[in-house]
Amino acid sequence: MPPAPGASPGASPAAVAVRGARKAYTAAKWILDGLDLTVPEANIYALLGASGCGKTTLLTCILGLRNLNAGDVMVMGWRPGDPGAGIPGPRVGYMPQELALSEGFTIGETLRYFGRVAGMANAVIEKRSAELLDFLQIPCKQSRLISQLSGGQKQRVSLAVTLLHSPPLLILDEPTVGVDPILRQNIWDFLVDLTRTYRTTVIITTHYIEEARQANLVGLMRRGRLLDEEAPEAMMARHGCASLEDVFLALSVRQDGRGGGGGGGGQDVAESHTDDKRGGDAMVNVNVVESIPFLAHSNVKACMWRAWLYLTRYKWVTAYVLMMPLLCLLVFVYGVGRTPTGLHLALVNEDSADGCAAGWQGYPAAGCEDAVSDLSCRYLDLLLESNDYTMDVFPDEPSARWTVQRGGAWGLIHFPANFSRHMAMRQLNLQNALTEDIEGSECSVHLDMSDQLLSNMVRTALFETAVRLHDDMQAGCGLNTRLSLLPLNEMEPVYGSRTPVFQDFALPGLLMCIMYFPAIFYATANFLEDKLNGVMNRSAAAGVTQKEMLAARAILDCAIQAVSAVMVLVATFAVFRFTNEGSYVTILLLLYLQGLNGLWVGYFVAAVCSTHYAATFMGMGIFLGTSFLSGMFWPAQGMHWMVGMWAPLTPMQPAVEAARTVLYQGSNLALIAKGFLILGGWTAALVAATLGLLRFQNKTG
Ligand SMILES: Nc1ncnc2c1ncn2[C@@H]1O[C@H](COP(=O)(O)OP(=O)(O)OP(=O)(O)O)[C@@H](O)[C@H]1O
Repeated sequence: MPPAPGASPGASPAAVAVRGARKAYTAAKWILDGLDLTVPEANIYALLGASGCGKTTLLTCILGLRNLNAGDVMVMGWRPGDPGAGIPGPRVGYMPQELALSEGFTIGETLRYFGRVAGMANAVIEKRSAELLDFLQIPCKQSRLISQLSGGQKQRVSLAVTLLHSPPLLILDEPTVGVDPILRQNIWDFLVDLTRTYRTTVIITTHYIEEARQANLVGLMRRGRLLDEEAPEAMMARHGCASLEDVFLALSVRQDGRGGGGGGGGQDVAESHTDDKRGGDAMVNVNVVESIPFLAHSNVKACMWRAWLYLTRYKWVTAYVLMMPLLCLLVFVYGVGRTPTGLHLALVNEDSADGCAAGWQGYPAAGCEDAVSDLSCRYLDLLLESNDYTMDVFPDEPSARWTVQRGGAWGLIHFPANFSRHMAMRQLNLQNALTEDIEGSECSVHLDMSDQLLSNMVRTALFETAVRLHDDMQAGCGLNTRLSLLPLNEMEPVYGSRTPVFQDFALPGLLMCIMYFPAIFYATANFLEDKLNGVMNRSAAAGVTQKEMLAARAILDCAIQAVSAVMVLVATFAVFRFTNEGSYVTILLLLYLQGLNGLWVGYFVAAVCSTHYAATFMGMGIFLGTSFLSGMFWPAQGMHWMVGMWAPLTPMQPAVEAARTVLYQGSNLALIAKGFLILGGWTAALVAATLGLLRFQNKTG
C-alpha cells in the first residue's frame, strides 16, 4: 500500500551509523560497551539479541531520547536532537515495545493526535488512517476505545501510529509480538515494499529470530556489543550454520572465550557523512539549521487537543475535580465548627426537695433575707437555655461519677443540701459571710477533660452560667448588680465578634487547603499517567518535548483552577455567607495562586517520581507537612520556635495568614504582600525546578 508523501528520496551511504557507543544507567555496568552499527539507507536491519542485552537502549539513543555516555550516533546525516534534524520528530517513526498509547482514547483519536504532532492535515490523517487500519486488519471502527481491543489489535494500532506519517526511518521494537503468522508475514512484506519503493530505512528488533532472515542485514548483539553484522544468508554461510540462532550461539561461545566482543565493521561515522556531519546528500534541501523553539506551537496545540479530549472523555473525573473544593467546603460547613449539642451531664441535686419538678419559683418578693429556695433549679434553667445539654439525675455522687467514668456524661454537677439558703446568706453578708455559708454555697463539678475542645466548652458554659446566676440573684434580691460584675469590662472588639466561632478561625486555612491539595493530586496523577504509560516517551520520539506536554497540560489545568477558584469564592461568600471584611478580588487571587501552586507541586512530584506508589507517598508527605504548618489547626504563634521559624516560608501558611487578615481585618498590606510573594516565589521555583528536572532527565535518561 502506498505511504503518504514525505518519505525522503535520495541516497546516503548510511542512514544510521553508531560508533563506539557507550551507555550506562549506573556506575556498575555498561549497557552499551563500545558498540558499532551501520544501517544503510533503504534497508531493513534486524537487531537481534537476548533479552536485556541493550537493544531498546540502543534504539532510544538512535532516536535521541537518551544520550550516550560516549561515542557517536548519526541519523540520516544528523545528530539526533540537533535543531532541524527532525529526529526525534517527524523524520522517524518509533514503535516502542510497550503499547505506549492511552487506553482511554479511541483508535481514531490516537491516530489523529500523532498525525497532528507530525504536522499532517486532518484530511490526510483520515485517509491514511483508513488505509493503514485496513492493511493491518483492524476490523474495529475508529471510534473503538484502545482499552476494548485485543492485545494483538492494540499492537497493530501501535504499528499504524508509527507508519502514519510515512517517515524515512522506521524504528520498530518488536512490532510482531502477539501478531498471527499470516499478518506477521504481511507486515514483513510491507516493510520490504517500503524499503524498495520509498527507500525507507527500517530498524527492527524481534524475538522471532528466523523472521529476521527477511531483513537485508542482521546485527547480533550481546553484552552491549555487536557480535556481527551482515546479510542473513551470508552470515549463516560464513559461519557454516543452518540458522541465525546457530550463528548467534557460535558467536556467543566465541565472545565468552575471548572475554569480549567483535565490532560491527562498516564505515566510520566520519566516513559515512559529509565533513560537517550534518549534510548528507539526502539532506541538502533541508540543511538549514532551524533553532528549536522553546515550545513548538503546533505541538502544544496537539497536546492541548489531547488533554481537552481527556477532560471531556472522563467527564465525571473532570466534574469531580472541579467540584471537589466545593464538596470539601460543604462538608466543612455542615461537619466542622458547629456547636456540639446533646451533651450529657450527671446531676446530683440535694438542694431542691422535689428535684426541680415544680420549676423555679422566683425570688421572694420580700427580699432574700427570707427563704430563697431552689437556686440550683435557676442555675439549671439558665444552663439549659442553650439546648446543648441534657441532665441525667443521680441520687448520689458515686453513681454520677461512675457514669462519667464510663463515658455516659461529660461531667457531674453536685449541688449540696441547702445550697440556696447558704448562697443567699453569702451574698447578703459578703465580707461578713460565715464560713458555713461560704462552704455550703459551693456547687462542686467534676469534668471529663479527655477531649480538650468539648471539655473546655462544658467548663466555659458552667462557669458562665455561674456568673449569670450571680447577676440574676443580685438583681432578683434587689442588691447592687454592678457588685457582681468581674473587674474587667469587655468592650466591643476591634476586629471580629465577642463570640468567635471555630469556623471563622478555620475558614482561611480550609479555603487554601481545598484549592491546594486536590490540585496537587490531580496534577500528579495526570502527568504521571502519561509518563508511565509510555505516551510521553512515544510523543517525545514524535518530536513533542516534555515541556510542550507540560505546557499544554498546565494551560488547561490553570483554566480549571480559575473556574474552581471562582466557584469556591461564590459558594463561600454568596451561598454560605461567611464574613469577608476585605476585598473579594484579593481572596480570589489568593485562592487561584494557591491552586496554581498545588498544580506545580503536582507536576514536580510527577517529574521526580517514577511510580504511582512513590508519588502517592511524596504527595502525602507534602500534604501533611504543609497543612500542619499552615496554622489551620492551631495558631502558628504556638509552634515550637524551631518549627515556627520555617512555617512562614512554607507555601500555605503565609497565604492562610493573608486570607485571614483580608477576611477579618479588611486589609493588612504587609501580610497580604507576604502571602502573595511567598506563594508566587514557591510557584516560580517549582516551575523552574520541574522544567530543570525534565531537562536533566532527558539528558541523562
Ligand atoms: N531506565 C533504566 N534505568 C536503569 N536500567 C535500565 C533502564 N532501562 C533499561 N535498563 C537496563 O538496561 C539493560 C538493557 O535494557 P534494554 O531494555 O535496553 O534491553 P533489551 O535488549 O531491549 O531487552 P528486551 O529484549 O527484553 O526488551 C537491562 O539490564 C535493563 O535492566
